[in-house]
Amino acid sequence: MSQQRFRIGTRASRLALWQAEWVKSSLQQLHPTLQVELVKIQTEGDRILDVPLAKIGGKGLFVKEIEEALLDGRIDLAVHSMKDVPTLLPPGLELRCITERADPRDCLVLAAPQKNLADLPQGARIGTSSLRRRAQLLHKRPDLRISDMRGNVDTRLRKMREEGLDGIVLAAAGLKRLGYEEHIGLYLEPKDCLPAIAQGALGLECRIDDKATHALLAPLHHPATAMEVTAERAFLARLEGGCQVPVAGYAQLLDDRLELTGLVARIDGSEVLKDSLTCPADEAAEVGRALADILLRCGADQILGELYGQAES
Ligand SMILES: NCc1[nH]cc(CCC(=O)O)c1CC(=O)O
Repeated sequence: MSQQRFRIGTRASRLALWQAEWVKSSLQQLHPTLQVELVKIQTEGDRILDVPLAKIGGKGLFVKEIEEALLDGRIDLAVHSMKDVPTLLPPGLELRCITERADPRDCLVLAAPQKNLADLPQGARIGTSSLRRRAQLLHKRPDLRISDMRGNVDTRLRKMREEGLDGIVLAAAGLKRLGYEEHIGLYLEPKDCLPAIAQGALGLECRIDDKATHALLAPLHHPATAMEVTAERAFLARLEGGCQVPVAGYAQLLDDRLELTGLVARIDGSEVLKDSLTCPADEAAEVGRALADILLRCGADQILGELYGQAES
């Protein structure tokens, strides 16, 4: 390992590269003699840009090709936004390390900044391709006109200007990483817009049998974030949801207790099912499944059944 270069696979978007560079420099600080190289990999989600995410279907749009490179031995490590990683990994790979979560909130970039969601102009046009964001915004503000918005962060900011939208929804973590914090016109607190599963955390994926890589990564693992993300992903897995369903979840470790809030919504915002559970920190996966079961019994089964039915037709 000391002679050979350590290869990190990443998507080529500016945000993905920032994240991979961050992991690279963290590893080099921890292991000064380590030679690290970034390998850019295009994923299906990067290739197909003219179709709304919700219509492409399939899970792992932003990770599959990178996982194949790991399995082939072309790279030693994959850096992902955790929220893009499906709940089921291919055999032979593991998410060895979850980094400390950055700001988990969604936010609005606005043509004219506002103090509250309620202050947006009547009928304001807002861009997002996320069903989760669409549903929650429409639930609070049924008058909003939501338009589809694909592409990386820079593309979306440009489209917002070009199309004269009143605003777009983006993850605060991504905007801050790219140095766009001053573009944030309004933070959406989790009580108003529950974040995507694992939003703000990075997942470092490697081969299960690659002990040398495990040792290199160990110091980057953030156990508190990992427990939160475990609860959120167990919730998502029980609902069989990917990033294309209006499902949200946010867990917080407070002292030694984990509080998980989960949500399933109708895309038009007409119905939002939301509940919370707390548990001891070592029961993260159980609480995620339990919360999903509660929502399924309260009608989430109906909402998701209709959605999955549509997706297949
Ligand atoms: N779906 C793309 C994506 N994946 C992760 C982030 C933000 C960074 C993060 O959540 O860690 C974004 C952009 C966005 O949703 O605005």
